[in-house]
Amino acid sequence: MSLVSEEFPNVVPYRAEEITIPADVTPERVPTHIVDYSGTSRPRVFHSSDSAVTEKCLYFRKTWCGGASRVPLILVGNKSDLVEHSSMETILPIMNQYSEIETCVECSAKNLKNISELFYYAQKAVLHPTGPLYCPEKKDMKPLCVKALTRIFKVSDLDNDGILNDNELNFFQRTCFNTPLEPQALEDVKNVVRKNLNDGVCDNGLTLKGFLFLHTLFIQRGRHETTWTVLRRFGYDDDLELNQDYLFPPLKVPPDCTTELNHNAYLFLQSIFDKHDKDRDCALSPEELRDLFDVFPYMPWGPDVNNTVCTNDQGWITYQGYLSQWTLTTYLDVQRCLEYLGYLGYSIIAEQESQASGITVTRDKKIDLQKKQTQRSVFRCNVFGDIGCGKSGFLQAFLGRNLMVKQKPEEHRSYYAISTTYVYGQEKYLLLHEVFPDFDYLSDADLACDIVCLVYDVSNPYSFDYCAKVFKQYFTDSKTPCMIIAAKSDLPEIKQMYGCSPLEFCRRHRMPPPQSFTCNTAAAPSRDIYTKLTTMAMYPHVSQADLTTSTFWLRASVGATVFAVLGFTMYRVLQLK
Ligand SMILES: Nc1nc2c(ncn2[C@@H]2O[C@H](COP(=O)(O)OP(=O)(O)OP(=O)(O)O)[C@@H](O)[C@H]2O)c(=O)[nH]1
Ligand SMILES: [Ca+2]
Ligand SMILES: [Ca+2]
Ligand SMILES: [Mg+2]
Ligand SMILES: [Mg+2]
Repeated sequence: MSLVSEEFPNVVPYRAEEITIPADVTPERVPTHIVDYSGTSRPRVFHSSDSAVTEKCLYFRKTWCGGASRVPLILVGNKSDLVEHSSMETILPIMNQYSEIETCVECSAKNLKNISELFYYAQKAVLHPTGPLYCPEKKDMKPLCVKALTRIFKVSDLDNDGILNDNELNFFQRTCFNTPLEPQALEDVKNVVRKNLNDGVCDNGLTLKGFLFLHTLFIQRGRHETTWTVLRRFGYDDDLELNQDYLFPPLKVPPDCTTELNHNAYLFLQSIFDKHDKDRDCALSPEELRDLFDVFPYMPWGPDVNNTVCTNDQGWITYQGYLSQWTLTTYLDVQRCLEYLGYLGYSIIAEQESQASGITVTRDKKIDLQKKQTQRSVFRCNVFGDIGCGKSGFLQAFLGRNLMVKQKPEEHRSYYAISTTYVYGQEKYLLLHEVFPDFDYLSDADLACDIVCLVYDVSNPYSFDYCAKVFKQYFTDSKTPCMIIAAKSDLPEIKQMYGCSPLEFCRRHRMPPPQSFTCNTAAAPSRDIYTKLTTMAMYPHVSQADLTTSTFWLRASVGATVFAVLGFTMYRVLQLK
């Protein structure tokens, strides 16, 4: 009542009415609801001369906080006008004992001492609790807080030299507090750190140790809202976990649409690669890779990734391979991609609203088909074939690996391979997926793709039968173009035990003729086939048409401007044997 009337009421009701302080009169700009409790039922506010405070605290904790709840408490010593000495000395040990007690304050309702302060502390205790950040007994930050701030440091260390230089500090300051730091303020901060720590400042920049020290200092001086502002800006919630809203911003992906990274996201990922490729060999050594994912709560890429994307001679993921893997994740599991970009701090560093702004949701495939054009840059090819016909070899060959290089199949095998091809000078991603040969296991995802590869083994007379069966069961009337691969063409060809020859089969079903392929080569296997597949995936209407007549190319109604380039090149790409 003293707070609202700003004077001491001589007569007080048994229990005051509930009061709401509007947001605009509070320093933290939050409306605050105050509820009075009657002292006859439970003690709430202690007389500062009360010696049994500890006991009441315990009682309090049990009845009010249920022991486990994280509702912060403020210990208030009222009627300070009646005593001459402060009771703080007796109170502080109690405060240290109970981490729920955020603040102790002495006040007097009679002379209004600390009354508005008290409610300000109450607001602060809710908005910026010290509990999760700091351990008063150890006089140090809690491990989760150190972990979060370490991640923030790493994300903000744009060149990954372990030091926040002036540029990086300014960027950090702008991102968190919307204002740049005055040059003098910047120097002052560094000087404070220098004075207290000998390795807090290095090369005129802040080290991780210095950064952590600074936050400890903020908290110790009651400025923990500064640390909270930083933590919240980087996506942390009150439990110092990354917020689900931060990690998974809403993104709508209608059916028949796919997800790709846009230019901005690729630029960001490129900068992340650059800052971790310390020896500049355009590949990530296991150590560099670990460092890159240090800001993740877990290692997202297993050893199978090395069999999914291009690697260098040492088996390390190359720049190309790194971008390919990101492309794959975005295509197959966009939620995961959003999560990963969140760990890397995409929205903060690239100054975007959320990770979702790094994603392009392509238009419905049916519209592409209708308009006979596509803006997409990732195409999916599902590879079917009987057991042992050479599917894995076909996938690995796309990564430049011949039979000799191909990794031991059982070890960290991958059913995906992704890399780039060039179609009319444009770089496109082709995603190959090896489908498990058992018919009973075919899911919708096994069937949904932009192009189908049916692989048979020229040296195995029973292998074509499987291709014919899959085709007839699933793809005869489908709009998805199909291509037959005659694998292991280095081996002597044996006549297939099937009603007609593979060539005849293709002719009957208006498919391009079987494409010979081998990965049993001395050098890297030929890439032609992958370019053809990508081209067919991009222009499905073309491959559906009758490819045997040359006039087809004139009839194919591709956009007039594209046509000049297209007509000739595409003909060559899809050239019949
Ligand atoms: N000569 C020759 N052998 C090949 C070629 N491609 C694959 N092979 C061999 O054929 C066998 C099966 O190859 P994979 O690529 O594992 O066949 P797959 O279709 O993936 O087999 P599953 O996954 O078990 O269904 C292996 O022993 C390979 O070494 C090739 O182009 N030429
Ligand atoms: Ca740096
Ligand atoms: Ca490297
Ligand atoms: Mg009362
Ligand atoms: Mg295989």
